[in-house]
Amino acid sequence: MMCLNSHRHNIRTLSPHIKKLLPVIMSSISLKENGGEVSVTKNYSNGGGLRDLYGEDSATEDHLITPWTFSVASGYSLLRDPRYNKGLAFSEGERDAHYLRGLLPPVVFNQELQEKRLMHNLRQYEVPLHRYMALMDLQERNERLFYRLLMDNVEELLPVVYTPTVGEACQKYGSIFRRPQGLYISLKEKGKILEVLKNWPEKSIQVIVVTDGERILGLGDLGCQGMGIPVGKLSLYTALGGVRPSSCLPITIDVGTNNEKLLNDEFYIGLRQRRATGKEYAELLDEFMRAVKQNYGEKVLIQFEDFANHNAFDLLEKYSSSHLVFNDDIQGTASVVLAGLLASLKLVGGTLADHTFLFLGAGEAGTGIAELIALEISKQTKAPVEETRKKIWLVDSKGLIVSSRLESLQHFKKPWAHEHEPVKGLLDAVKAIKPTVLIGSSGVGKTFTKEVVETMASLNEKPLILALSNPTSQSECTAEEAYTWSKGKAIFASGSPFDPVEYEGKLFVPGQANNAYIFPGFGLGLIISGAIRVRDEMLLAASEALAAQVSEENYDKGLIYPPFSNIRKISAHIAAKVAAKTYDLGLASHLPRPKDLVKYAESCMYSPGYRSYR
Ligand SMILES: O=C([O-])CC(=O)C(=O)O
Ligand SMILES: [Mg+2]
Repeated sequence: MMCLNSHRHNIRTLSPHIKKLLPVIMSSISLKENGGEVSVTKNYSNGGGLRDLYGEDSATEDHLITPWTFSVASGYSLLRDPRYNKGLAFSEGERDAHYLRGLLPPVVFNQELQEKRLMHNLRQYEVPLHRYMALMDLQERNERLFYRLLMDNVEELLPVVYTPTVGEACQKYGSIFRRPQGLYISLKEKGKILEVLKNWPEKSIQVIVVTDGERILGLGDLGCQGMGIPVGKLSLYTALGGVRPSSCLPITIDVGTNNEKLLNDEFYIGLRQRRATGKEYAELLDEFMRAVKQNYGEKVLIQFEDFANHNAFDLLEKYSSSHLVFNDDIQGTASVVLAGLLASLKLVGGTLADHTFLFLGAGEAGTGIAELIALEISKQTKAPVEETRKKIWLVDSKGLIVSSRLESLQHFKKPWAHEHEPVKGLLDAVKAIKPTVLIGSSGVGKTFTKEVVETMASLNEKPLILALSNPTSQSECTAEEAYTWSKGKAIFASGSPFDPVEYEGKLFVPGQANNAYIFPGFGLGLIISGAIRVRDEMLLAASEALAAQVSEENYDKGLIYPPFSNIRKISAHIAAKVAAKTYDLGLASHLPRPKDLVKYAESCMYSPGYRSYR
């Protein structure tokens, strides 16, 4: 008779048992007694200390709650529920037990045959965007089959659900819009963000990927249509990192857009206004961050994605001491590039400290990578990071970042302003700095010109050239250009995928230096250890774990990243190293620490095979 969650109770009607327990229950609630009436006014834990997540137990008549109900799906609604729908794979027994007779044609397919059929259909589409739409439809129709396809065909489908096609999808998101995916939080929801979170059908969330759409890949401000990015990133969390789909939440924060084309596009799905900035922006973000922690607790991972520089650094700094936050463009990209650099030493020789690095682009990716390289060198050589930064040079739109520019530089560029005379363009910077490693991270395509690549090749036996900007249209150069202009000397990797290139009878296989190698395993490591904060040491651990996964066979092909086809295993190793570091730093809350973290990570991973229904 423990029904304290009804609205009001007359204290005289409580059983003696409950009366005895009252002091215990009262320690977490406060009661008002008036004339023998007791009303529950605050949150308390119902029997056994379960959290009253959405305040249902503690609500009074004046408190509003969300009337969530749960039921067993069957019949027609089961076929319409993407989490449980199996399409033609429902067995005869399930068709009887779940009122499906007649709702499906007589044939029964297994998942393998469904996969074969769908892959065949997908390959008929020549336009990548059509493949994207077909895959999104599948995700909305039959979730397990979607993940089965993605996992079994990762190298073929990654360019569809992810860069480059997801970029085009975001540009056209309004036109191709079918069913909404993820949560939209706009300025209209100011003051009500907690309520919006409670509209999401899942209460247990482990990872949120959030964007405000201001810098989608290298495509710029796509406003509310940036939603394709959190949706795509989270599908990789599941496919590549094994995080359960129901615990992933994509969110787009819509504060307007400064993209004129979208503002004038009749199919644009976002707020038709220019971006809110300053206090208005900061307040909305702050309300969001508070609401997330209040609703999902301390251990929900919030991944910032594709925010513009001017907000990305500030948000990361502001919330990294109070929330479990990770910026994929700053930290994820840094970790994946550092992994490639560590691996490349096998091919180019020397230690990291022996190299000289030049970046084109001093935003999130550029400065994030630069800092992680400096930290790793400092870790290896014990030299202070202020010293190790000196081997790293950055070029932005105004030329080489040098000390004479210090005053006018944005704060995140200041550590890179070394003593040097001013240098205008990239080519002159390459000639002046003589880098062994050239990294493009400016979001602007075609900037590694023939002269730039030729100069790198004249300076180095094996120049390392990374063209990181996404999607393919924004790549600093193509794989073919890197190999032909360097006469086959370059070791090349890019943010978006390129096909292998044949040059003078030899096959060159470019790597894909994309944060997709890191964030799924990194996030899994945080989740399985119950991490409450992210630290740079965890990023270094992830880089080292990824670099260790490059095999001799990969090196023989000139690769500095392992193929994506092994990504689940790679993610398990990254997760294990990240979790281990989290435990070492005392930031893990899941105790005791599992003995074999790789095995444990693997055992936690979502598998997309169908389950049988009783
Ligand atoms: O999404 C990607 O492919 C990598 C990334 O984070 C970006 O370019 O912003
Ligand atoms: Mg990004």
